[in-house]
Amino acid sequence: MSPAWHARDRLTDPAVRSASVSATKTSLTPPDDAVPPVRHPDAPAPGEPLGAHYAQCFGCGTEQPHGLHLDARAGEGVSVTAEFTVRPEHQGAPGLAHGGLLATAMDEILGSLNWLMHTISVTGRLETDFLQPVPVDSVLHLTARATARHGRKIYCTATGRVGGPDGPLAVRADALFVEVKVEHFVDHGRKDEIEAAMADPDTVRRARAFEVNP
Ligand SMILES: CCCCCCCCCCCCCC(=O)SCCNC(=O)CCNC(=O)[C@H](O)C(C)(C)COP(=O)(O)OP(=O)(O)OC[C@H]1O[C@@H](n2cnc3c(N)ncnc32)[C@H](O)[C@@H]1OP(=O)(O)O
Repeated sequence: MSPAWHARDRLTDPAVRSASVSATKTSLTPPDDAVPPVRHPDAPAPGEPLGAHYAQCFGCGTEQPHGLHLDARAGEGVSVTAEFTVRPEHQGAPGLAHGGLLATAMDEILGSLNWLMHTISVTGRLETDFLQPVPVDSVLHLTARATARHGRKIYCTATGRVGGPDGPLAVRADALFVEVKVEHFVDHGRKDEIEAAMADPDTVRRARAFEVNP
């Protein structure tokens, strides 16, 4: 299979197209009047670590013993990067990473784009292509960038390359994130965790600051 193969090519084949997906436009295609995403003036400088958005987050939380511990850094424009080492506890098949786990890593790196735009958003749709198996002990080099905004919708894309930033493409993802208010978490979250998060002034300050656009 050609390394250049990806979902867009597959969509031209009606035999493998899902019923709800159009060959030319999907809900992950920005509408014509979408606008470019804007890097917030207070976004961390390229190379700066973003830090965890929540200490118990499965993707980035420093206090989450079962988590991926992704430590994303700001990139150029509206982009972020991170490295993720596949550990034995991430296996699906013997010696190979579980696909859902890889999709989680993609979700997390895409979610980190919030910090570049100072926007709070959650994943509405995530489409992941698994292009080659990823062995345990591999280091996946993750990159995500926002491509467009339309109202509350943020369109973004991510890649995971094995062995180095220019290594073979193993995973790619397109996603639609939807902007929400802090109340989204307060309204839907579990009381104990919400109260603990709200007691952390840093979390609340950051979350509130993100609700004010430049
Ligand atoms: C204090 C603590 C702070 C912590 C900070 C944490 C930061 C973040 C953490 C990040 C962690 C990592 C990341 C994670 O893991 S985030 C966790 C995983 N994601 C979620 O839990 C989200 C669950 N879903 C929802 O809450 C709602 O459905 C949302 C909020 C997404 C939308 O419901 P809402 O009622 O608000 O809005 P709407 O329905 O009017 O939709 C608005 C627009 O969006 C379009 N649309 C929606 N869905 C889809 C879809 N599937 N495909 C295509 N399009 C979709 C829709 O057509 C409409 O378009 P338009 O009509 O405007 O054109």
